[in-house]
Amino acid sequence: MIAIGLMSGTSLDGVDAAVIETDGEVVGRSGKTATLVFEDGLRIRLRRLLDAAPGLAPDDPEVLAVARLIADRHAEAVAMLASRADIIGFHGQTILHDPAAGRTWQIGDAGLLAHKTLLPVAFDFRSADVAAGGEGAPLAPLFHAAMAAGIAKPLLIVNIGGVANITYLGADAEILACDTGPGNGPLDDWVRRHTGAAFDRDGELAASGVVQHRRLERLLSDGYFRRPIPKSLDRLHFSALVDEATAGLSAADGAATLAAFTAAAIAAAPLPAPPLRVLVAGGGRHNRAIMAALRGRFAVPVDPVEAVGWDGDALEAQCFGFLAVRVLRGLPLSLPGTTGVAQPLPGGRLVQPG
Ligand SMILES: Nc1ncnc2c1ncn2[C@@H]1O[C@H](COP(=O)(O)OP(=O)(O)OP(=O)(O)O)[C@@H](O)[C@H]1O
Ligand SMILES: CC(=O)N[C@H]1[C@@H]2OC[C@@H](O2)[C@@H](O)[C@@H]1O[C@H](C)C(=O)O
Repeated sequence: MIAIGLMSGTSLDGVDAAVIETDGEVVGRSGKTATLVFEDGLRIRLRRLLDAAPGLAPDDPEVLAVARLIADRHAEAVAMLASRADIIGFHGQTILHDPAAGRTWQIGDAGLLAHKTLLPVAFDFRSADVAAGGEGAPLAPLFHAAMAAGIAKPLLIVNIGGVANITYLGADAEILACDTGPGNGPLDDWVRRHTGAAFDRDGELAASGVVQHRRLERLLSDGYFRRPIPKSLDRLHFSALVDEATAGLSAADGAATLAAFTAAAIAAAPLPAPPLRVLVAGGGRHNRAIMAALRGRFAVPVDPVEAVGWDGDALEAQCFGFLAVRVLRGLPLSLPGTTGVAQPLPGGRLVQPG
């Protein structure tokens, strides 16, 4: 099938869209990709919803209005691809993720998107997993495993988005995964506050600062790092701790310390055996301070996923195209080793156009 995958990640920067050929098990050719940047107004409304989400009702008028806007933007991203397709995988925008309380919430009007694109839309990928006692995230591991079919194992795949997550592919076909901790989220917030920029381009500010090791130790004392895997995170989990641990630092030293925090948290995830190599996807692979810190913490090569011919900006979007086909076929989206569910579990919902 030809699937279009759509992902709007925790960075709230916009929609990544990608075309992928797959039967939900094997990944064939990858097609066009596109990125649609959210306008500031939408980003501000999303940020407000993110902060208010725990107290919001599903039919809150602002939630419904933003969900329609999100569907509009995703329909525009689909139009940018100008591609034939059989199905769309629509992740939606996570505004709340609290699996311990049985909640994960991705907003986006899937019916409206199906209506606008005239295609079946798979959506709500995480709820079934959380309802069954799983973490509901990360969901990329089965896609990573399919992509890495021909690559030597053990292999570690790292995604550094707003939150960072890993997939460990063992030599014996074992698949383990978790969110490791912060990705670019805290660094983005820091840079916005101190320089007005949306993010630290190429990690220049972080690379010009000095890591404050006592502050870093304080950040790494968060109880999340003592939890066994699988485990997953809300985008705002570290906000209060980061504010406290970085108070009074210069812009450059704060950025350096937060970049080091991201890398240290990734390296802190307990793995059954050292990987042969580490492949990095997501916007964080462009940050040279994060990449240098990662290389310092792993004794094996650490490369952007482009080293094996993948597209590190499109990988998550491609993932939701792949998962859409799995939803259609009723195949599992998660495993005991990836989200902690008791057995491999299908999920997602489908809406038809018209
Ligand atoms: N050239 C660059 N230099 C440094 N950092 C960059 C660069 N380009 C992107 N980034 C970082 O990557 C972030 C976006 O990454 P990405 O698109 O992978 O995240 P996301 O998909 O929104 O998040 P998640 O994977 O958590 O859902 C930006 O917010 C920025 O911090
Ligand atoms: C709840 C939620 O939206 N989680 C996202 C987020 O962004 C990165 C990390 O946190 C990961 O757990 C997940 O996304 C990817 C695509 C995943 O499910 O694999």
